[in-house]
Amino acid sequence: MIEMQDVWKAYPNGTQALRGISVHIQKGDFVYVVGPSGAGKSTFIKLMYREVRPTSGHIFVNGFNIERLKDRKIPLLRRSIGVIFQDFKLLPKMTAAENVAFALEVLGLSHRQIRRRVEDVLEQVGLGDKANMLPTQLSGGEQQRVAIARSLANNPSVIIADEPTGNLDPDTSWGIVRLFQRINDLGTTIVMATHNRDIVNSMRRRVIAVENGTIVRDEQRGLYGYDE
Ligand SMILES: Nc1ncnc2c1ncn2[C@@H]1O[C@H](COP(=O)(O)OP(=O)(O)OP(=O)(O)O)[C@@H](O)[C@H]1O
Repeated sequence: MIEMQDVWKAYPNGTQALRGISVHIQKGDFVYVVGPSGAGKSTFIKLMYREVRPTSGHIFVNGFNIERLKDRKIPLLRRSIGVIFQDFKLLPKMTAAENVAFALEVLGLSHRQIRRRVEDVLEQVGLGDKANMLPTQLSGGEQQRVAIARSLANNPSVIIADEPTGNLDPDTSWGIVRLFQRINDLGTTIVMATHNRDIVNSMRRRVIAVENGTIVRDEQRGLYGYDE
């Protein structure tokens, strides 16, 4: 599903962000990526959806060979992945339903099919009654749920989330994590970079710890493991 073999990444300014990452993430895994600020977590995650390209090494995601992938094939890769950000990245002038529908419009579905899919995924994230709200009319947690609904719309096999609870209070963060857990229970792989110690320590899922551009720990029922 996600395979990295000896992946290195140096940014153009010379910063060596990753130094020899090898990892295998299977279908249905739930993985927390932890580590100090600047360790390379975001870079690790961005490689998976070809937001950044590796300097060397091999990466395979959902059957796509990331180094060889032609630019025109990137949308195909990204349709098989849902990506969630700390700042939600919703389109501000569109309602919740329109934000979700927008992700589906490139697929050539009928209006009716789009409407049904939008209703389904908004229902799935508990926002069936807020479909016509603009992002500014929603709480942070609700906005993140819209982003998750949008990511679910294409029925991705993996959801990659970079610090998805970073802007949310603890209770709301737990709501988002429980939602990820339900999505994972249905078979979708989840990869989530986080600084949230309580969540990682309570959930006891796979933990990949990154420090100074390398994986220093990879445990099936791991703990957060840092004092900050
Ligand atoms: N576009 C870029 N150009 C140059 N250096 C970068 C770029 N993006 C990240 N870096 C550097 O690469 C290293 C790893 O950054 P990265 O964002 O992957 O870390 P992180 O573990 O996600 O950190 P945080 O927890 O603070 O988000 C850092 O030294 C950072 O300054």
